[in-house]
Amino acid sequence: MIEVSELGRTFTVTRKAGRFRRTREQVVAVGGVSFSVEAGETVGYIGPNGAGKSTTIKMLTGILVPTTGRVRVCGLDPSRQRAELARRIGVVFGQRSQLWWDLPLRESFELLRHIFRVPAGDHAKRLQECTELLGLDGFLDTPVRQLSLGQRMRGEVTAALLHGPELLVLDEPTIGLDLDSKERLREFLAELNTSRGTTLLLTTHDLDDIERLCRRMMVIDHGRVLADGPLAELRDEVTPERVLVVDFERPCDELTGLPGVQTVKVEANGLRQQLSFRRDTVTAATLINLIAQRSPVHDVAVIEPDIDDVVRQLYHR
Ligand SMILES: Nc1ncnc2c1ncn2[C@@H]1O[C@H](COP(=O)(O)OP(=O)(O)OP(=O)(O)O)[C@@H](O)[C@H]1O
Repeated sequence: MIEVSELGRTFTVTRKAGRFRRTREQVVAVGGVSFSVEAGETVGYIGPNGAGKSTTIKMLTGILVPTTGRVRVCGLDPSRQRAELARRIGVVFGQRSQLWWDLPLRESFELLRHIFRVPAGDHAKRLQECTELLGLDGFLDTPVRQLSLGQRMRGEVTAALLHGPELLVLDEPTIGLDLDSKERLREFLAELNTSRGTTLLLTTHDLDDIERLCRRMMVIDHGRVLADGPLAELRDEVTPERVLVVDFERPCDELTGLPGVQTVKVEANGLRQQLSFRRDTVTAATLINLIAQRSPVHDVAVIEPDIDDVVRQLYHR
């Protein structure tokens, strides 16, 4: 679906250097990234501010021409075959609208139908589906400028899907949305991937988007890929420690002498104990068995490291 090899983009910027002097500088926004995305994948493309995410997305969608490297999306060269590609993919920019500001949402959709030459039946079916799943009913006839951010984003996603794209690229789709709107959008996108098989590639600073939606996470910084893989694997790789919370049936002494285990906290006379262990040396199941032999266990929970911590470590390695 996406093939990127040594893709790079440099910008020339002019800076003031004194009262009358200006210097020209080269900014490497993307410094030669390589990756591929298969049909049906859900990929989160993340990185700190200025890492080169939007520039990559713009090259993938044909808005920017790469300075170096090669990119193919749906087998097409995005910047050379932009119109053809637009019929195969959907793009949503959280910070930019593709809708007509003064037109009611429904009329924006109708215009897009003509632009993409979508058969009326297909259009009606897809619009009906989005209206139901995204709850557009109450504001389909409202001009876009009068919509709330959450309503407009639902409109943007619908607009990107009306021509039935194989790939949906989203740049910060949940930015500025309240928790309910974020959740609704995530649920919709997850369903879109499962039921229609639409491939999803998204950039986001909200790591809950990644946890909820993406089976694969790519981390970039300074235009380089720092990490690429399933979230669970990256989590194990950078933070193999886990915390096991054990609730006993009756107070018990602090657990000692368990292999590779350290006590984090003992509460309520030992009724609840928190232990840290390394997943790569002992499994939670083995540990629970060993503990249960010492004193009857009422309940257990394994606390996974927070995704924010995982990503922070990935940024700094
Ligand atoms: N049109 C441009 N002209 C000059 N420099 C640019 C241009 N667009 C981006 N850059 C620079 O390229 C680098 C990468 O920018 P980009 O917008 O791709 O980052 P990003 O990862 O999307 O950041 P953010 O999370 O802040 O949106 C930054 O240093 C930015 O200043």
